[in-house]
Amino acid sequence: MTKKLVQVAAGIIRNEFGQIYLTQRLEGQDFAQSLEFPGGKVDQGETPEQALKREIEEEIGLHVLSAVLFEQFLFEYPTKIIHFYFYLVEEWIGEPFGREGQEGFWVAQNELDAGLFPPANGKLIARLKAECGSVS
Ligand SMILES: Nc1nc2c([nH]c(=O)n2[C@@H]2O[C@H](COP(=O)(O)OP(=O)(O)OP(=O)(O)O)[C@@H](O)[C@H]2O)c(=O)[nH]1
Ligand SMILES: [Mg+2]
Repeated sequence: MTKKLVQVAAGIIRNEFGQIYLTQRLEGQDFAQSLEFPGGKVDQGETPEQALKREIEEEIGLHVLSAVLFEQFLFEYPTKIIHFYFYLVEEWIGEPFGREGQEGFWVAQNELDAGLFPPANGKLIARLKAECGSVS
């Protein structure tokens, strides 16, 4: 069976204190209770950046003013392959909150814990922590 390829765009929303806004995945979603960078699937006819802006608005109520592609990679899950586009977002309008009832909070970039995220996020978290000079 060929695995389906899904495109996902997500935001590394970072404030002036070097904290990143994370949300917790809801019951009923895959990887329920994992932490995640807010975002979601790229719709037909959308660019990843358009999808990022739409998803961020829908999920945490922020209007993204600028987004810079930070990393893109493929990750193979048991049933699908995901092409991830992670954007660094440092300019927006609004205050983030879990618009779909999910928890949301700010975490210092050097205190991110890869063990709390889905497996695909491991390398990205390592890179973000390395940027801060953390050892692990
Ligand atoms: N948003 C987001 N999704 C991630 C991350 N890491 C990761 O493996 N994923 C996976 O990417 C896939 C798509 O994300 P999603 O469930 O947010 O998609 P969505 O917002 O369009 O949700 P929907 O399909 O319920 O409308 C899921 O399989 C999710 O587990 C992450 O950091 N952020
Ligand atoms: Mg989502």
